[in-house]
Amino acid sequence: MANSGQKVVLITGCSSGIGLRIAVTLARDEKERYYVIATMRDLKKKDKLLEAAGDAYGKTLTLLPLDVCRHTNNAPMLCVGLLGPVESISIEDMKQVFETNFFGVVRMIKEVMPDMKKRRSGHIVVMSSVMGLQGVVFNDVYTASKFAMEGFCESMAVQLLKFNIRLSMIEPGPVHTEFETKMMENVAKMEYPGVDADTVRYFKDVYLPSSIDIFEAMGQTPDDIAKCTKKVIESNSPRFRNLTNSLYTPIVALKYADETGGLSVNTFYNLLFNFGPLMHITMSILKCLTCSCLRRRTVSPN
Ligand SMILES: NC(=O)C1=CN([C@@H]2O[C@H](COP(=O)(O)OP(=O)(O)OC[C@H]3O[C@@H](n4cnc5c(N)ncnc54)[C@H](OP(=O)(O)O)[C@@H]3O)[C@@H](O)[C@H]2O)C=CC1
Ligand SMILES: CC1=C(/C=C/C(C)=C/C=C/C(C)=C/C=O)C(C)(C)CCC1
Repeated sequence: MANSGQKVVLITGCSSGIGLRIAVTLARDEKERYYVIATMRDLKKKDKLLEAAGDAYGKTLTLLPLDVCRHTNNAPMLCVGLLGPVESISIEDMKQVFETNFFGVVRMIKEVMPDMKKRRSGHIVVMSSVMGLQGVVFNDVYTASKFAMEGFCESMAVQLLKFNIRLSMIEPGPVHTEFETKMMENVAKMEYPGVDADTVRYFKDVYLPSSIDIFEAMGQTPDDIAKCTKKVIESNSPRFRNLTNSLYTPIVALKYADETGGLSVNTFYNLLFNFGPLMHITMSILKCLTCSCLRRRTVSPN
């Protein structure tokens, strides 16, 4: 049980990736300021979390089953991501992504909100994405699910503030987790029924190699996202939007720099179709420039 000085933190999706790392980071806080209720839809997957949590389990971390889709049957679930030409994705699969990414968040907020309103306190932290702020080609449906969630949360934040409840969005770019692995596995198995040859080529030969380069050059670790999330939780005046990767700031800024949308559409078009083949080199240079060993040598004043 939590003691009176501890903040109780309920986290969903703790079987892997970002959710797991946030649960462990908070549960292993040196001052033991958090009591973490780590949830996952299938407790059989608890081993990775328990191994990482070590002796925090049973002390500052407890486990509970929680499926944000409240499945009543054993229907196989998609991963939270969905990639590929829309012509080859069924409406059913698209609805599943919305079921998890949008309605999953809505359900959780509806569950916790009444009690927080009564207490006039609480902080809801939602894992969004840069794709909740900026559309990315061939990620149309995943992006739409995150946009829907951003719109919902942006609207809710105003009402919640009146009850002294904070709402914060974490907006990571690419992060190396099972999300990436599952997407690539899905892509490897993908067939392209009803998709014309040009689109398949743009997806497989232009988008995918660029995307892999971007993951390699810009990818963060779940630990980076957990540290950023902890900072947001610990802030006295938590920000609504929290980009975790400053390399993405210019990409997201494009749409605000030109309200007609032309600047972002044309920039992404050029980046992908005109400079796509150069992406590998550009990303390698970017990686070098942001690598801490080079920064130490070039930026350090001494
Ligand atoms: N990785 C990335 O590049 C980025 C990820 N994000 C976001 O971060 C969040 C976590 O993803 P990430 O850690 O990367 O990916 P992972 O695939 O590693 O983790 C996803 C987690 O969500 C759980 N999950 C899936 N469906 C449900 C459900 N119905 N109810 C409860 N839990 C469920 C999975 O559980 P199970 O093991 O049972 O499948 C798993 O624990 C997602 O919202 C994603 O959109 C945002 C930006 C970038
Ligand atoms: C290919 C390509 C891009 C790809 C971005 C990617 C691959 C982002 C991945 C983000 C993830 C995985 C978010 C998860 O929520 C850019 C930079 C838009 C520029 C245009 C070309």
